[in-house]
Amino acid sequence: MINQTEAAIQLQGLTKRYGKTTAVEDLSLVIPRGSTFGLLGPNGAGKSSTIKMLMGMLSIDAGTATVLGINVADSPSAMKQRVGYVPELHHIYRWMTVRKVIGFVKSFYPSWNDELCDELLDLFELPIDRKVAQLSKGMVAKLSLLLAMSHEPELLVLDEPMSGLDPLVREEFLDGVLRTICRGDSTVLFSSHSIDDVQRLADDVGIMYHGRLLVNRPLDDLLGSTKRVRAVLRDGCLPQHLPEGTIWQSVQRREWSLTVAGFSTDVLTQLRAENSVEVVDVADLCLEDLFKDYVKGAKTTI
Ligand SMILES: Nc1ncnc2c1ncn2[C@@H]1O[C@H](COP(=O)(O)OP(=O)(O)OP(=O)(O)O)[C@@H](O)[C@H]1O
Repeated sequence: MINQTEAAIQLQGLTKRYGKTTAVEDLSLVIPRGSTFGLLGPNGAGKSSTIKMLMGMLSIDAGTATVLGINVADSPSAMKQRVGYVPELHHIYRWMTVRKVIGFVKSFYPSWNDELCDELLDLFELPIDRKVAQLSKGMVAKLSLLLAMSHEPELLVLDEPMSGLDPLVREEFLDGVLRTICRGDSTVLFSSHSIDDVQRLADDVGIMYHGRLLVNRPLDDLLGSTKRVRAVLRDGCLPQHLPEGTIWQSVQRREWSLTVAGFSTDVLTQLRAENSVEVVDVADLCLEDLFKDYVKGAKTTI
């Protein structure tokens, strides 16, 4: 029995260490059912380690991962029946034909939907009688998505699935993912280096850096409430107190730029009260700039 009110993913204090490297540190996150969550982060941020832990493929050093109400450490196979997973590297039996692979994977899932599988085969134009070893990288990625989607999982997890794909294949791949999103009752978690993909697909965005989750907000909310303020420092000195929510700042000669999360007019009031500061303008940021500012800001504090 599915409990629609429970979160699709609930991570509590999740931690992963590889020797002296802490790949994921005390990460807590709730992803509600029916939402699409885009996880951004620079190389080595800990995205894949997080995804592998919640997929039961990597041991957890501290904390818990609950997926579809199942504690992953207790019952990974019960969880996997209900989840579709597209890993960064696609492990598909290379000696089998596409038809054989589909038949093989189908046998593990009572919920397999033949009609959907055929639709995806058409959409992706996959050569059914060709061996996996003879498929292009893009074809393998699309086959991996087809296998993950055809059992109509309650949760679809994609780990940088589109890296290295050409723009046309990316488009086809995205169309496939959008089919799951459009069903409305499925949850999608995907990690990506593509700001465009996140902007296009995600309801909620997480930004990871150095194993920590810096942000976890609805995309519209994040874009609407984070502003870049440009100001002139009349005497070249920074005010003693930065506005609350400042995530990044830069000073070049007398020009001062700062990016403020949770911006309100109080920030301007505070800055204007400083005799030495003249605010020049306040501007919106695109997701790419916002992502860079969060990471650059975290680099200077971590
Ligand atoms: N098997 C491993 N052994 C040792 N260290 C590892 C291992 N896997 C990952 N790491 C380290 O853990 C950290 C997080 O890596 P992870 O692959 O989770 O990041 P990522 O955000 O997915 O990176 P990318 O975007 O480059 O794929 C990095 O410092 C990485 O070097």
